Amino acid sequence: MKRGEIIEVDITGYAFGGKGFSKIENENGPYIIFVDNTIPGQKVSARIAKKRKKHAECKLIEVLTPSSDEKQLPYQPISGAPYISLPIEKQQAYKKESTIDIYRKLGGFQNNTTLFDEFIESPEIFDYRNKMEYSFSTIRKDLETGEELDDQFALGFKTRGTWWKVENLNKPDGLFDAAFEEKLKEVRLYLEKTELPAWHPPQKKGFFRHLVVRKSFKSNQLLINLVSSSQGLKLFDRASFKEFMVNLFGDRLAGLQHTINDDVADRAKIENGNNQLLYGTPTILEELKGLMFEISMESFFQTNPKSAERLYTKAIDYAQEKFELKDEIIMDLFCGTGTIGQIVANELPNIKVIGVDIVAEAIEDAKRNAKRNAVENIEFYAADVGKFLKQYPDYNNKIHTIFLDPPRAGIAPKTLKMVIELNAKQIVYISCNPATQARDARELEDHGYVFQKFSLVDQFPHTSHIEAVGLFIKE
Ligand SMILES: C[S@@+](CC[C@H](N)C(=O)[O-])C[C@H]1O[C@@H](n2cnc3c(N)ncnc32)[C@H](O)[C@@H]1O
Repeated sequence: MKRGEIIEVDITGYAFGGKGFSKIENENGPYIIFVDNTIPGQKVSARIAKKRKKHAECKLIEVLTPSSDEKQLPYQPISGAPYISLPIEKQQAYKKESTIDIYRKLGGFQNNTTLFDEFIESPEIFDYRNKMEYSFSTIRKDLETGEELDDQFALGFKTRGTWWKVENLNKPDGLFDAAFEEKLKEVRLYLEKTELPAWHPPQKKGFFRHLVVRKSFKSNQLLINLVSSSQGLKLFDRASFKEFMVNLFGDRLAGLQHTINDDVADRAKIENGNNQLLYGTPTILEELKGLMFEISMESFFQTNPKSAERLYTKAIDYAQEKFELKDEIIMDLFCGTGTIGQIVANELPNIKVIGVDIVAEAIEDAKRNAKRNAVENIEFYAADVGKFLKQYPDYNNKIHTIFLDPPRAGIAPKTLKMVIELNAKQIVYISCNPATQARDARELEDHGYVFQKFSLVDQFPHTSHIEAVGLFIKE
């Protein structure tokens, strides 16, 4: 076996992070072949990406034979929902077992099954996402023949494992609003008629880059953002595009934006582009646990809001399990638009909450939302968490509870050290990556915090991702 070689594998087991595997024997003993996004019972073709002494990591190319557990669904298969054909109970069982195991493997918690509290299901299994990003490309994968065709106008998702090839989305994928996705084809046909080209990823030229959509479950409205380069901008008739979109989506369209971004990276972001509002408002309103949140296109907001309510309920229950919270200071670190902090501050008016996030726009949203919700016992700071804690050493020994919700990569070791130095009575650690949480949990244990328990929340059905919430109490 060599790196780059394409092999056929019968998947017999499932490991954390959506890694199906097969155990073989070679001249040196047992050898494990991992293939991402696969499940036991499948026969797949995969490309060897890394070859080590005792294992190889492969990228899935194609499922040659499905597992007998898989069921046909009326959705278009996309790379972002690799497990959609597997009944949800089976998905949950794989996630639960492999994630509990990761606390033993990466955190060294041998009593991981007694630490495990609860597996919380997503209230919605299909169409649960509130944000989706579709890509344009002149290189299209034909869904019938599998051929790669150039000089096309494709709008949909990238073919698994490629950054250049897009498959048209012709019908709903089961993750995002079905009524919107039924109409995506019409948007593509309209934009194709403008004769402006879709982006050509290898040549890094073209006009249309992405279409990003946010949905409010509260109002059922949509905020749509077209992202393009400036190449041929003068030829793009924005007024007609606006009229077309208003006619197509009617009252559901809350706002339409056009972002111009000449960044040639794979993803031209909305954040650092030039944004023009073509119609309606640049924000959308969502409700979480009785509070309203105005979200702009760029701010972080939980992608499965109905499940996020269950996550936040669990986190707040953990915070109140051992202690009665009153007249205390609580920190919401990595707070995003300040959702957890505001919900806590609203439920417990006698405490003071401090929220910190590095994204200035998210903190602006947080402040505006706190005002809208008439939550007064909360303060927000736009800063790096590590720098903030260095700047305000007076908080050491004064914090009762820290809600910690870092990004997927986890907390920088220096920042975690400063969090530990705060000497809070307890930490409720929320994570979208239990692997980094397990690592950080070990560090917390080594510094006097006892890992009491954790729950898993299925925020992302049909993917390998899972959210975790853990409780740590200072001895
Ligand atoms: C998983 S999100 C959590 C958001 C929020 N708690 C929620 O539930 O909506 C992680 C957040 O960490 C922020 N972030 C990333 N690095 C940071 C840093 N070094 N200091 C402060 N915030 C940071 C991001 O902007 C993002 O909003």
